[in-house]
Amino acid sequence: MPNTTDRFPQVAVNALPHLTTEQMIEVDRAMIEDYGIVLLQMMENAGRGLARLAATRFLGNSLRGKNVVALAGRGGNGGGALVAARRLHCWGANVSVLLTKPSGAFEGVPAHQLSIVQQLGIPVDDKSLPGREVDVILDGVIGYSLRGNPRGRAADLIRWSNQQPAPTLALDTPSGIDAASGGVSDTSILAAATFTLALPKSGLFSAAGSRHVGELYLGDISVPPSLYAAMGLTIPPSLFAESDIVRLV
Ligand SMILES: NC(=O)C1=CN([C@@H]2O[C@H](COP(=O)(O)OP(=O)(O)OC[C@H]3O[C@@H](n4cnc5c(N)ncnc54)[C@H](O)[C@@H]3O)[C@@H](O)[C@H]2O)[C@@H](O)CC1
Ligand SMILES: [K+]
Repeated sequence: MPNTTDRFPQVAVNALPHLTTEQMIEVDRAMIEDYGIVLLQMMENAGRGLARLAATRFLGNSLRGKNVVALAGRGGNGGGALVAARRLHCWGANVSVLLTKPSGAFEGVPAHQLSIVQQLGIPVDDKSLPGREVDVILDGVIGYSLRGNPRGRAADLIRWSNQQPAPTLALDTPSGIDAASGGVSDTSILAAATFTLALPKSGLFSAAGSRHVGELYLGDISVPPSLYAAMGLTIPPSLFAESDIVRLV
C-alpha cells in the first residue's frame, strides 16, 4: 500500500514566501474587497481541503465507523472546521463537534456554518468532553487571531486533544501557536499534521512552534497570483495545478 503522504505532491517550503501577520490580513482584505472572493467561498475551500486531508491521511479508504471530533471556536478557524465536519459526515464518518462557546455566541459566517451542521443532525456540545474512542481530531479552536494564552473551554479542548492517542490535524496553525511569531502558549495543540491555508505562516517555522506543527500541508483557497504579485510576493505558477493540497517539505 502506498504511503498516504505520497498522495500529495511535495513542494520545498523554501520555495515559498512565509506570510507575516500584516500580509495575512492584506491577503484577506484583497480577496474580499478587490476580487469579491468572499469569506464563505474561502472557508468552503479551507474546510473541504481539511476534510480531504483528514480522510486521505488519517482515515483510510472507508469512513464508515470512523470517529471524527471537530473542535470549533467562534472565528474563521472554527468555521473551517465546521465545514470539514459537514463534509466528513456526508462522506460517511461519525462526526461530532465540540464548541468553545454556546451556539448562540456564534455570529456571521461561522454561525452560518454551525447552523448547517445542526441541520444535518451532527452532535454539537459546548459543555462536556467525549469519552468514546476517536480516530482523528480536527483543531479549529483558534487560527491566526490568537490573543494571549488560550483560556476557558478553548484551553480545555486543547488539553483534551493533547491527551488523546488519536492524531490531531490542525487547521491553519496549531491552536495556541502565534502564527506570526511562532510563540508557543502554555496550552497549545501538539498536531500530527497542520493544514495551513494559502501560504505558510512565518510562525510555523520558529524552533518552538515547529515542534507543534507535525507534517505540514498547504491548501489552495483560490488566491489569485495577481493578488500576490501586487503584494510583491512570488509563488511558483503551478503550485496547485496538480492538487489543491500539497505537502511542504
Ligand atoms: N482568508 C481567510 O482569512 C480565511 C481564513 N480562514 C480561517 O480563519 C482564521 C482566522 O479567523 P479569525 O480572524 O476569525 O479568528 P480565529 O478563528 O483565528 O480566532 C478568533 C477566535 O478565537 C478566540 N480567541 C482568540 N484568542 C483566544 C484565547 N487566548 N483564548 C480563547 N479564545 C481565544 C476569539 O475570541 C475568537 O472567538 C484563519 O486562521 C483561518 O483558519 C478560513 O476560514 C478561510 C479563509
Ligand atoms: K487551529
